[in-house]
Amino acid sequence: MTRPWTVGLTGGIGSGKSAVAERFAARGAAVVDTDLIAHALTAPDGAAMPALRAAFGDGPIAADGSLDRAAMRALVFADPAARARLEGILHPLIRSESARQCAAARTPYVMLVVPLLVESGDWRTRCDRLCVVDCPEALQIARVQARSGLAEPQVRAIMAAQASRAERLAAADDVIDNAGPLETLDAQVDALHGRYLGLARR
Ligand SMILES: CC(C)(COP(=O)(O)OP(=O)(O)OC[C@H]1O[C@@H](n2cnc3c(N)ncnc32)[C@H](O)[C@@H]1O)[C@@H](O)C(=O)NCCC(=O)NCCS
Ligand SMILES: Nc1ncnc2c1ncn2[C@@H]1O[C@H](COP(=O)(O)OP(=O)(O)OP(=O)(O)O)[C@@H](O)[C@H]1O
Repeated sequence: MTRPWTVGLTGGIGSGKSAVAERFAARGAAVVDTDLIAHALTAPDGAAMPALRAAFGDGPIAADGSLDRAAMRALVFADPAARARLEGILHPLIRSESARQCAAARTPYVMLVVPLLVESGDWRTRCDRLCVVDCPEALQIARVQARSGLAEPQVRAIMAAQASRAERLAAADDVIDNAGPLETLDAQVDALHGRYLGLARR
């Protein structure tokens, strides 16, 4: 499948990927968000639900037939084998749907948002450039807690399943610093958007 010039956007949980992606979208980039794709796959009639029910039974399935996200979160971030089983079902579906959305984009470049870009699969080979959203771990935890009410140990268990801040920064071509207020993102996104338009045209 041919694809447009693509920037991979990643960062740890709560680092600010969505906040950054919406600013690139406002400037005209197509955004393909793998978290949104994962949510659609696990909605009541989602394409992954039959396989998830077969693999996990009815325990993590909600009454409406969608994935019970809190139940699955509690299961997989306490049990690496269960997480591998979940990812084995979802990741191939996420990969094919995201490739389809990237190929369908009609913008100068695509921003492909993948929380596990550094950790898993062939994501890096699908991106021409890697942009990391970065903030200190204490801020990630505080922001996730403020958003979701998760207890700190739960947030830490999710972070333990992800690459470290240093690993992500080592892989980055570009880094967006999200340690300050949200307004500080705009000038950084402006500068990178200009650079990406130039690189995509070459
Ligand atoms: C475990 C699930 C049900 C929990 O749902 P929940 O609504 O709490 O989280 P949501 O899907 O909105 O993801 C929020 C964040 O959690 C982190 N996260 C999600 N899945 C994983 C994972 N497998 N490993 C590490 N971190 C993860 C990411 O930072 C992500 O941005 C859900 O995260 C899931 O289905 N994960 C498996 C799919 C996956 O790997 N998605 C990442 C995109 S490739
Ligand atoms: N600079 C900031 N100042 C204050 N709050 C912020 C800032 N950046 C993001 N947030 C808030 O922190 C939370 C996490 O941000 P966001 O959803 O953009 O991160 P994410 O990396 O997409 O998260 P996830 O990995 O969970 O999908 C959100 O509630 C968001 O509004």
